[in-house]
Amino acid sequence: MLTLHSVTKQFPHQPHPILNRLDFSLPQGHSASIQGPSGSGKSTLLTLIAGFDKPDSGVIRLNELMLSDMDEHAADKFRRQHLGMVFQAYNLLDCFNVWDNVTFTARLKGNFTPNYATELLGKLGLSDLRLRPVAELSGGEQQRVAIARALCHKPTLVLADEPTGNLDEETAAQVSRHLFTLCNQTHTSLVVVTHNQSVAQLATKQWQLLHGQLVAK
Ligand SMILES: Nc1ncnc2c1ncn2[C@@H]1O[C@H](COP(=O)(O)OP(=O)(O)OP(=O)(O)O)[C@@H](O)[C@H]1O
Repeated sequence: MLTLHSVTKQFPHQPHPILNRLDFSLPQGHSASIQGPSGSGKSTLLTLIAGFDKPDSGVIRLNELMLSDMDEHAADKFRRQHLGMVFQAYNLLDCFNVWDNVTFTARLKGNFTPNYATELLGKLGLSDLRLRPVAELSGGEQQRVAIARALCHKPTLVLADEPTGNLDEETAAQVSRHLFTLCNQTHTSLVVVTHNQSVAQLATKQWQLLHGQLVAK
């Protein structure tokens, strides 16, 4: 279970906290979509859950792990072991091929299973591309590589920030179906920030970030 309790975050020179005593919980294996106006704090929320920054107050925990209390070293270890991330800008290693990108984190974590990586590539329709440098792939193909990479080390939780933001509507639908289906099949929790209503409605529960709090849609 991912739990946020009374999480508050205010940036310097801003009149109000961007997140204001925010509460949220997500049972293991469920998915949540988060929508909201530009600048409402959606990416900030993911940044706090990922442990890249800390809330001013409040508690963030994933099962027994108290994320809001972690120092940088512990947060880094948490990300490697428990977290998969899919961002709009892919963050793939351009000069490496698909296979090396997908298996990189699993190798770092020391739980690399070639059969699982091969299975993921198959499910994402990437088997024939496994030895191609990612820089040669289309946007939709690169985003499927990013999904395979996020899942290959068998994380507990996947965070996706505008995972289909720069894809056309048809490719966005295909990529988001892959993301939700694979997380569902592997009992991985998923939080997706998106402006795309078709993507948002694939989630178990839809939320809106308004005035620093999450409101169920
Ligand atoms: N490190 C930071 N320092 C100061 N202000 C920040 C910082 N990060 C974000 N902000 C501010 O916090 C607000 C929320 O930003 P955030 O990126 O979380 O919004 P968002 O809902 O993801 O927006 P969008 O939908 O446009 O991506 C913005 O006003 C932004 O300028």
